[in-house]
Amino acid sequence: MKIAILGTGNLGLSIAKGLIFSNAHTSLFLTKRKTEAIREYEEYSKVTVTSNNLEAVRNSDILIFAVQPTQLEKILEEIKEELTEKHVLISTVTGFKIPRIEKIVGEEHFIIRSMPNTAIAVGKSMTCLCSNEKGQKRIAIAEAIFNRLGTSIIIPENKMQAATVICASGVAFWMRLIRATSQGAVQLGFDAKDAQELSMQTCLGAASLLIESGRHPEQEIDKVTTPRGCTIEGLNEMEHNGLSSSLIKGIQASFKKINNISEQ
Ligand SMILES: NC(=O)C1=CN([C@@H]2O[C@H](COP(=O)(O)OP(=O)(O)OC[C@H]3O[C@@H](n4cnc5c(N)ncnc54)[C@H](O)[C@@H]3O)[C@@H](O)[C@H]2O)C=CC1
Ligand SMILES: O=C(O)[C@@H]1CCC=N1
Repeated sequence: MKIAILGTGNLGLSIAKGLIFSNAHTSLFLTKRKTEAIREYEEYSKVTVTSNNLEAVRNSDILIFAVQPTQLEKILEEIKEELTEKHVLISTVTGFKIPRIEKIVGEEHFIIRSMPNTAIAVGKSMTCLCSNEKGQKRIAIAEAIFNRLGTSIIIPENKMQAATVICASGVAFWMRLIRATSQGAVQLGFDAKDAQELSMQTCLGAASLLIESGRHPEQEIDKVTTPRGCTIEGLNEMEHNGLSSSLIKGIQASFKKINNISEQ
């Protein structure tokens, strides 16, 4: 596979790291307007760093666009004459809908939207995918790429905004929960390093229990909550202070904002 990442910033670099460190054995073009910050990645085999998007497109089959929403139109205009039937276009750009992409490059291309998260850098991204009609024939390629870098599911395009909130912004939400529980652990006497270790590993263990058993969170909670014990005491205090409610309200606020952004 020959992959180009057009716009190697935060997310683009995370995808690149995921591909490089999972030994995907793919040729990889990384583009960025000023390449100094990513020049070091040329040390890896089959990686080319360039500011020339056209060169990247000509030498690749899979084009992953990871620029800011305001930059996508310009880059699509720049490269559209170079597109051939070998190309599969994968856009990670938030809120930039497929019909808008088709309007610039034409409906005849394989167009896929992908919403990964930054955990792609460590091969643990939850990635949501959708495509135009033509792209359905190539979505398996996108699944293969993103399953290598975590887990992927195919969803209808009208759920992409919601997926962005839950999965992409979701990384930030979960980080705050980990930070908060670490702060609690420090207050109970652990030093900061141990506190974070306890919190991270407990979080990983809780998610793994659900992933591996397929059970509902409440079934696992029931196993931990001894009657009149300390867990239910803590949980109820958290809920009296609005734990679940504040998370749900935060998700709703985030969703409202993303819908406003994409209308602009
Ligand atoms: N950060 C995240 O967790 C996620 C971000 N996204 C979306 O991915 C996109 C990228 O986000 P970030 O990586 O955070 O942005 P960023 O600003 O860090 O990266 C964009 C990169 O594209 C480069 N660029 C801009 N115009 C270019 C051009 N014409 N040719 C080549 N390179 C060009 C910029 O120099 C920059 O390095 C955004 O649309 C964002 O909404 C999607 C999922 C998760
Ligand atoms: O915060 C944002 O708007 C973007 C979309 C998801 C992650 N970052």
